[in-house]
Amino acid sequence: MAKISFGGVSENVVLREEFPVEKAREVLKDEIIAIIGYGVQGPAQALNMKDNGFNVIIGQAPEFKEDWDKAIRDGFVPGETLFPVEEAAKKGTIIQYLVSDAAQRIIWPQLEPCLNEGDALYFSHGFSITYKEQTGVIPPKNVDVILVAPKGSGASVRTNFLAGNGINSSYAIFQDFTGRAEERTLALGIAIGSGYLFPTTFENEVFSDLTGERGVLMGALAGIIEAQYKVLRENGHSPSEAFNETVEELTQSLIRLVDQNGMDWMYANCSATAQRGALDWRHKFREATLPVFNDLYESVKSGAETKRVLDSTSSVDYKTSLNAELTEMRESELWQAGAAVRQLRPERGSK
Ligand SMILES: NC(=O)C1=CN([C@@H]2O[C@H](COP(=O)(O)OP(=O)(O)OC[C@H]3O[C@@H](n4cnc5c(N)ncnc54)[C@H](O)[C@@H]3O)[C@@H](O)[C@H]2O)C=CC1
Ligand SMILES: CC(=O)[C@](C)(O)C(=O)O
Ligand SMILES: [Mg+2]
Ligand SMILES: [Mg+2]
Repeated sequence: MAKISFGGVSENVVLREEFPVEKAREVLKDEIIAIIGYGVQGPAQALNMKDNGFNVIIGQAPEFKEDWDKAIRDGFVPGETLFPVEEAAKKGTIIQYLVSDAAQRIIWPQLEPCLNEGDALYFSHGFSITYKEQTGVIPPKNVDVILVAPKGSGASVRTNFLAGNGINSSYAIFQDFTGRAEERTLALGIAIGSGYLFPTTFENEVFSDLTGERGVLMGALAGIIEAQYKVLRENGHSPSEAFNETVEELTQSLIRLVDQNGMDWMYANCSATAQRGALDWRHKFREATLPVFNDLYESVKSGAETKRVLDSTSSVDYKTSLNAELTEMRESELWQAGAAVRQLRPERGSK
């Protein structure tokens, strides 16, 4: 492990150079890796591992025809490398439980009997294990229970891998039956193409992940964008102006500078006028949102967010109501303005 200083705090992390993919192949040479669920993370992790030379099979419920067909399109062959869930889980020595978190609770009674002594049960989220009172996912004592959680969408896990870079992942060991849980975990983290791996626990992974996605990464992001756009529009600014000043300039310019070299670098490359105002106003935004973030963390920790997820996303018609909410977002003036702006980008051929 490499000891790295993160802003003055020293952490042990695993780098690809010290755990190369050849070493991962050696550690996992006798394993059959069964990916259960071919939704978003399933395909990304399966295809990266397959490309890296690991022995991968897919377990997917055939009645979810879209996902079953996607696995076939991606080169998995029914009866050879693509099976119904229970069949794949029985064949696998590493069972990567990558159905949705709600489905993990629903199909656990079918999956559990398929685990053999010494298998590794792998998660990409601390959800089912941490909130076991709500999920009922309590693994038998004679298996390893491990986690590698990529800190990005499955879409990026795959596209970054193909582009030659990776998404960082956290890893954790909940139960080490075989004495090999750690080397299996690290090897799997490397096998799926992680950038670097940092240690966590199942609980810390799920608390931080649920906070991040409800907060800055998704919920807060959409919320502050909507608020600023509304204020600009109510004060007579055109959709073009409001969208450019809220989203387009962020995604096309300023956030890219943050990505390249940090927040102060982005500030340094903006006008003195912008810098002065932003340096002053960031304190007001931080203080205004702090209570909301505290509420959010509490709601995560208490299990209220988990209850909400399980209650809503388990229902059979959830996809319909989800689509209705996403359609409402897409059809709002803000995001319709965005669609128009994207069409006008020079690379789309407009003059
Ligand atoms: N989506 C992402 O990019 C990320 C997901 N994760 C975690 O990875 C895990 C998998 O998440 P996603 O890939 O988003 O899942 P998803 O929501 O895309 O998974 C859908 C899969 O679950 C199956 N499924 C759903 N209901 C089922 C049922 N009743 N019976 C059998 N199969 C059923 C579907 O057929 C499909 O294969 C979760 O623990 C999630 O929190 C972690 C990081 C990012
Ligand atoms: C992509 C990711 O890591 C998220 C936002 O936490 C998720 O999809 O659950
Ligand atoms: Mg996440
Ligand atoms: Mg998440």
